[in-house]
Amino acid sequence: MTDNNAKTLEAIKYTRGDLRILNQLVLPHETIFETVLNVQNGHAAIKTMKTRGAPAIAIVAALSLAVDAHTRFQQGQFNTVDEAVKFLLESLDYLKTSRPTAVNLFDAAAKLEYLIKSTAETAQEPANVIIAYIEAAEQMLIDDVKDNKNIGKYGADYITKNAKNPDAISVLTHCNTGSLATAGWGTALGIIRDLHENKKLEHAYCTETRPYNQGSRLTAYELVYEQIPATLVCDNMASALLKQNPNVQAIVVGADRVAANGDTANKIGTYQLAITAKYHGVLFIVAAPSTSIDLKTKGGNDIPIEQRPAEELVTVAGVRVNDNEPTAIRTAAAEIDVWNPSFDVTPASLISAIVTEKGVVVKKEGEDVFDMAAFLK
Ligand SMILES: CSC[C@@H](O)[C@@H](O)C(=O)COP(=O)(O)O
Repeated sequence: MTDNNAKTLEAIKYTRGDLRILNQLVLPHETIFETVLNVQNGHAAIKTMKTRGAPAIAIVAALSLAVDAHTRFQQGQFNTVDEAVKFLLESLDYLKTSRPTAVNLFDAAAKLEYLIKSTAETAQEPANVIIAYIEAAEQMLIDDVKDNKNIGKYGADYITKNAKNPDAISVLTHCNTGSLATAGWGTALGIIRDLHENKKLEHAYCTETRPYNQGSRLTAYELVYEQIPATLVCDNMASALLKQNPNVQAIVVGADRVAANGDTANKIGTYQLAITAKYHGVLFIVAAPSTSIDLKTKGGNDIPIEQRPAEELVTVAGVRVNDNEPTAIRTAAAEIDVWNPSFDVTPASLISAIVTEKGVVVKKEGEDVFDMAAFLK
């Protein structure tokens, strides 16, 4: 089931009845896979960010229910179709409470709920509903890698065609949008991989991405693993980098939710990168699967923004010694108040293009917003 052709890091290992996730809290120091036995484990892995990244959150949620349902089915726990349906729907409701911003989780849950209800209408026995659910969740894992490869191609092509100097393309990225945030390959990082594979990439820059350091811990790790020429910068170096290095011709980021008008929620710090891209005349590209587009959300003000615990901002994680849990090291003054939104919203007006597996969306001449509904038709 796991796509071995991806040839990139794998954060989700799955075969029917067996789900293991890479614990991203201990990367880059240790590679530890943890078994997810049920929806409680899946919910906890997402909430504590052992698994993170919009597509990976949705897939791990769906698969945690797949392994849970598989075990219960093997144990003969479902006597009727209604019992199976009740368990699946209640579990999806519970998983939806794990993290609020990335819409992929809600999109996946809505599709799975529809499948459960429609299968139940003609189901003769619980097995019909359980198997249909498991197969649909497994398909999400397969589809994600395929979609990411297409995002990579479309995005690399767009950058190459729109860069002022296509012979020296360097890009800056934020947060982690690679194999660790998806089923494999990645979205914004997938574009960087594609440029690199096709010898179009001069250099990749990644931000540290405070406070959780997805950039320095995870993206830097992926770039080194893939042997892509890359440099790490602090978040507050981005404008200086664009000023000093004209070869940085695009900033590519992922998305947690794209509203109907193209306003995009992504990792905190994305908005300030879009402002500096505009100022320096650099392309600002959002890369995401179409499951990140939420037509029910009209604009960015309607996107729920997750607040993370203050602890993540005032401490850095230590490393494990002798199998003891890492001790957090406090870096901020005691008792200081903390604001820690996990995401911000970049207005559509600052975005050059939104790249999905279905193609590239741009604004109409003279318009400040995208028509995501027309694109999805
Ligand atoms: C392909 S991942 C896209 C986004 O989910 C990513 O940029 C991001 O913001 C991740 O946030 P995280 O808080 O690490 O889950």
